[in-house]
Amino acid sequence: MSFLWRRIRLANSEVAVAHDDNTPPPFPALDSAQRANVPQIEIDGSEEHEEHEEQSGVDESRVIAVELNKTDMPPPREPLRQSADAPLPLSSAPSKGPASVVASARAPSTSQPSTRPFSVSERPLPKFNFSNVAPTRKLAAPSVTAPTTLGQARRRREKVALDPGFSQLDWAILKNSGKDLSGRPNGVAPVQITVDELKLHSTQEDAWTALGGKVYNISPYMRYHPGGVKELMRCAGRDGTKLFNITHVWVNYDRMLSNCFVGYLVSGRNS
Ligand code: HEM
Repeated sequence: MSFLWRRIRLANSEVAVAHDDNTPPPFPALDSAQRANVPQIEIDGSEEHEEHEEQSGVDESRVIAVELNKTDMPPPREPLRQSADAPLPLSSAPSKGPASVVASARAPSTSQPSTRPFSVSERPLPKFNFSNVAPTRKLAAPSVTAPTTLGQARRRREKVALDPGFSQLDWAILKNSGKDLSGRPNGVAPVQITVDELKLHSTQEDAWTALGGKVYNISPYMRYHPGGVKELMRCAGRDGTKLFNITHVWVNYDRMLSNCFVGYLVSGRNS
């Protein structure tokens, strides 16, 4: 099998990636609830919901409510209660005169053996007989969860640490400022972009990608991307729809990148 390779340039390095490499990143897991269930869920367009979505970039209406199965956990233990008729042990000191004698709640006598049953704290511990102990059996440790897919086996999730000032909220603030982040010269209307033209924009400082037929300048978003620059760069200079969708179809890219919209992808090639 032969691969077509292309090089993508990150800020301080250059990496080779297979041309149509759409292998999903290690997270979210292939069998995660997000990936498994999202396509069947309807989007509702209520105002309240949209405002929230604007902040997080995550389409909340697509989030699945997970019902906790109450039978999974045993009920909490009954708290230990002192028997109602057993007198409360007020003090273990012997009484020393009339002042310490209380009619309703007498301190138990320390000289007379008590007839009431032991309270939990007073009950003598059973003598432990080591000879009765069954020979120790080696318990098999539960196996560490084996990777279930090839993708999981190959790569483990690595959480990307975003720089301060590059959270999703910071991106929402920048986007809502109304600033044009497309990189198009001022006043130039969205243009038609061919696949060849798209290929020319594959560096971190000048990265375009096509999602659902629309081309976006993703360079301004690079450092805000929760999956990191490297993952995002995998769709630079090409149609990233497939990779995007297998990674996080629930993310509303059109809303998030509206200020980065450059034009429409057309199928023709430059002559
Ligand atoms: C160009 C458009 C893209 C946008 C607007 C975008 C946006 C986002 C957003 C909002 C999240 C957080 C989602 C959540 O927590 O549910 C996210 C996470 C992620 N994205 Fe993207 N993404 C894009 C492209 C890509 C591509 C091409 C990849 C590469 C395969 C990728 C890989 C990831 C990964 C691995 C995470 C999970 C990060 C984590 O929580 O550890 N993204 N992205």
